[in-house]
Amino acid sequence: EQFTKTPDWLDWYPNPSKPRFALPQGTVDTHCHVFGPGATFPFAPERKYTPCDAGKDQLFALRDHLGISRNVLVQATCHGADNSAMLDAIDASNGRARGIATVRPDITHDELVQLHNSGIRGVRFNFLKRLVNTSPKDELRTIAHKIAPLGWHIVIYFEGADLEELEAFFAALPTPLVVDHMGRPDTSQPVDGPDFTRFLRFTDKNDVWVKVSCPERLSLTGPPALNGELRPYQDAVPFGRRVIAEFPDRVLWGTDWPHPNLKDHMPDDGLLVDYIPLIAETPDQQHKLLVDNPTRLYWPGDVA
Ligand SMILES: O=C(O)/C=C(\C=C(/O)C(=O)O)C(=O)O
Repeated sequence: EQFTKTPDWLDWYPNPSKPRFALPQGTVDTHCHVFGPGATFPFAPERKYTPCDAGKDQLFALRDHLGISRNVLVQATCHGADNSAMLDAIDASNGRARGIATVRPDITHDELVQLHNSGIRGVRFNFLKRLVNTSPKDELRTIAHKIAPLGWHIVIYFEGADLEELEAFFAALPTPLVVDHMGRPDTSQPVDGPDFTRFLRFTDKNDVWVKVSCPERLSLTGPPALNGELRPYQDAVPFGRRVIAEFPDRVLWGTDWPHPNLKDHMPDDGLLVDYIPLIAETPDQQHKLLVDNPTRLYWPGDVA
């Protein structure tokens, strides 16, 4: 089957800059994807976008270019519950990748054990209406109770404004939770406004980890000035700084390569690395964010 990329969907940045910020040894990119290639790993019929092909070779080349040590691949909606492209990449990583899968409620325990042995450590629940048609809570609860005995967690992706409606459901789930992209705050609101305060309180009251990722999705001020001055996504900075300051032991970072569904600009992944010291301002915060926290969560056997 031939797949045609969604119109005006930008490809990933072709020649990412070499970061000025030197990532510490052991850095984990905890949020990235592989897409296709469609000829080998067809995209899901129920998908709401068709990405460009973005395979494991390009992902691992970016990993090495940026100075990253390990990846956590996250199943994206364009592949539905067919995790084969991600499993292929994990298998090829020589132990340097883990995965977060999408599964259906009828999955068996044996199938879950097989996924665990293939490097999967959690499942993803997606609530963005532009990405999925439904997220039936009874089915998600069934999945949550099936994965809890494996010690997995649940990665949740939702719009900040929807937390009020979703919070009780999240709090009742029987596993740790990892929030994608800071719960997508509205960066036009003050960082101490009611919505983000609700998010911080939710994080404080529950076993919740937060990815301080995707400023490029959240920012209204946009990428660095064309003159090369480093002013990347400055309106998203207070949100990342606040989460890191309040929860230094439960924050994670990721590139979100190949950055699906971006239409007005595509971030230079090298500058996304240079964005890190703007939100994690001390070496201790940086090491926890980039190495200690993701290693404890995804490679606990490697924690000294
Ligand atoms: O890649 C991301 O994390 C963000 C997006 C896409 C998905 O998460 C997905 O398709 O599963 C998005 O915001 O469009």
